[in-house]
Amino acid sequence: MAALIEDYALIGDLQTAALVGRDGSIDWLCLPRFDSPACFAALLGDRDNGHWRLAPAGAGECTRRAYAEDSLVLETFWETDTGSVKVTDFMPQRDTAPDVVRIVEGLSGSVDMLGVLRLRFDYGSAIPWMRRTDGHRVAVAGPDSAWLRSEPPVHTYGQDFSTRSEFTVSQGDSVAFVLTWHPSHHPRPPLIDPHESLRHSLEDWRTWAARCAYRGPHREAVVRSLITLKALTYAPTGGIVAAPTTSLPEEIGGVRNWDYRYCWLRDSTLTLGALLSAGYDEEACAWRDWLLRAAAGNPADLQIMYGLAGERRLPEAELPWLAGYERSAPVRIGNSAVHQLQLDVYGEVMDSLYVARRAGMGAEPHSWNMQRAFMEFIRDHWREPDEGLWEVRGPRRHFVHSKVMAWVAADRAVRTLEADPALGGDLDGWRAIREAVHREVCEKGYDAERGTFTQSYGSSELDAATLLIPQVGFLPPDDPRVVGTVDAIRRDLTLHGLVRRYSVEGRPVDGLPGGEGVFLVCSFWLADALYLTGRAKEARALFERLLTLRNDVGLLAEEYDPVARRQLGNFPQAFSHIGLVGTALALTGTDPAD
Ligand SMILES: OC[C@H]1O[C@H](O[C@H]2O[C@H](CO)[C@@H](O)[C@H](O)[C@H]2O)[C@H](O)[C@@H](O)[C@@H]1O
Repeated sequence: MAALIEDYALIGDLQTAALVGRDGSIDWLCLPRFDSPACFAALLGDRDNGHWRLAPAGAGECTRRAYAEDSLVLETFWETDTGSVKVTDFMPQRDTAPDVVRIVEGLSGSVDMLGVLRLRFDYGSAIPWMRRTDGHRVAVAGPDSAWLRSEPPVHTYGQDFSTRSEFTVSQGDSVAFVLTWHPSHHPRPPLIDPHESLRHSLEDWRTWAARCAYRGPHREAVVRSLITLKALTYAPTGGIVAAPTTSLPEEIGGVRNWDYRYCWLRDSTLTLGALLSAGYDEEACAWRDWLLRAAAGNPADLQIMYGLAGERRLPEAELPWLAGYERSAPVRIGNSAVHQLQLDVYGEVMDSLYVARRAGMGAEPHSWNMQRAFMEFIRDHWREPDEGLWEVRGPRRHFVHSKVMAWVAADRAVRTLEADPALGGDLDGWRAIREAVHREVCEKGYDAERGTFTQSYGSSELDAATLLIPQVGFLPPDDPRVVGTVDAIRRDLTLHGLVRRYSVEGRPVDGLPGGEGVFLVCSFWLADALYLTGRAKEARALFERLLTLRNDVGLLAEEYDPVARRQLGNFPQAFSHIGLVGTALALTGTDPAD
């Protein structure tokens, strides 16, 4: 069985990522890209679905672990009866082929080590043929091959369809393993020097983290979140995935299991906002260029998500041979939400391009043309019901958050044009849309009796996304309708003080059976809303509490179960880390009156 979700740490090379457990086992790795089939899928099944464990023989969990400084290089330490040892895991930024490097170092005494490599290509289903060549153990199945070598060479042998190695390290000894993926029809991949790669990786991350402009009291947490967000970017194209995993459940044993290894316009624009606010402009440019390529064509064909290179077809399928994380089935790949109408994405994209423009990001002539086309789409479609930001699989509704974000799209278009009339556009038309949306939301989306905005027109349900109303500027924070909404959500949509995105009691809006945990980004939004509405002390207390939910290496999944006290959902999730960065930045301001 896989470990607790929060027992995993992330390593990656900006093209894919792996999850390493506290027991030294890599239980998830897709090669060569985030969205490729996994060659280690024990996370969603069992050890026979592929993993790579490297740890002292007979040991359980490590004694401690941490990232080396501000990097994505993981150091795992074991103290044993005979000595202590450190394993350094990382994936160097690649030249041609992806590598996983694991360096074992003896720190004291001497320690017997055991390595068990079980490669299972195609999401844990294909047992490869193994052979020895050129000092490597080579695994081949279909299009995939993986090459294992060590420096100095360590004897390996096959057992139970796995490659095992037993060796002893004494103080001062070092053994480096390199596992390299390569298309199976290619000759041997180029060799890397594991120690030099380690030096480069540490230096690259150190340099990148030093650029962080945040200087507040939560620098360690903010930098870790930014590194995590950066690790979710697919460097060759600038696309950003929502998470590196699929089907980690939103309820243990439940069916809310989705594939997040794609680029959502919503998640990636918010990621971009977090990176930009911390001074990372290059990533913003790369993402803007990715967007221009992905969205090229008819704006009516804009999708809410794309593949890493802008691919449009992401067909959803189930993998019945994987039992699912703690038997949470089905395991899904692809995502049918790709076909949904989610009006909010227009607002999020328009807002991020507005912010980027104001931050001085170089103008791109196609960008404004695309934004004008988006506004034509909003003009023609804002009155339609949609699936909303929560991507409900039930019937379409007039979601309040979607309409508010349609208002944001119009507002940012108006402001951009007011600041730079030479760009050209239908200023009066956009102003009229902005006014009409505002009027309709305040009329139909607000329950005057309860004093709160609702989830959708005419509904009595609440929605945590309405916490964003003051943040996006739809209404001022001191408006009684905003304060009423924050209070209603606090009262009726929290569990142990943390926020659900919507109610899953009775017949939930998402049309799915079962429940889910609290949605972590929504709790950060509550902290932001409390701060904006003059309750800074409570905002800070909530933020401090949220920081304690991070795992030992600073990572957050999408959701949390406050009763079982464990993380839930895909991991690590961009949304949650975006929330952390946003709230940390918001709280560095001077407190409004308490
Ligand atoms: O709850 C049903 C939906 O859940 C997923 O969507 C969630 O994750 C997305 C990526 O982070 C996020 O953009 C969205 O707001 C979340 O609700 C899933 O991807 C959907 O297919 C599913 O319908």
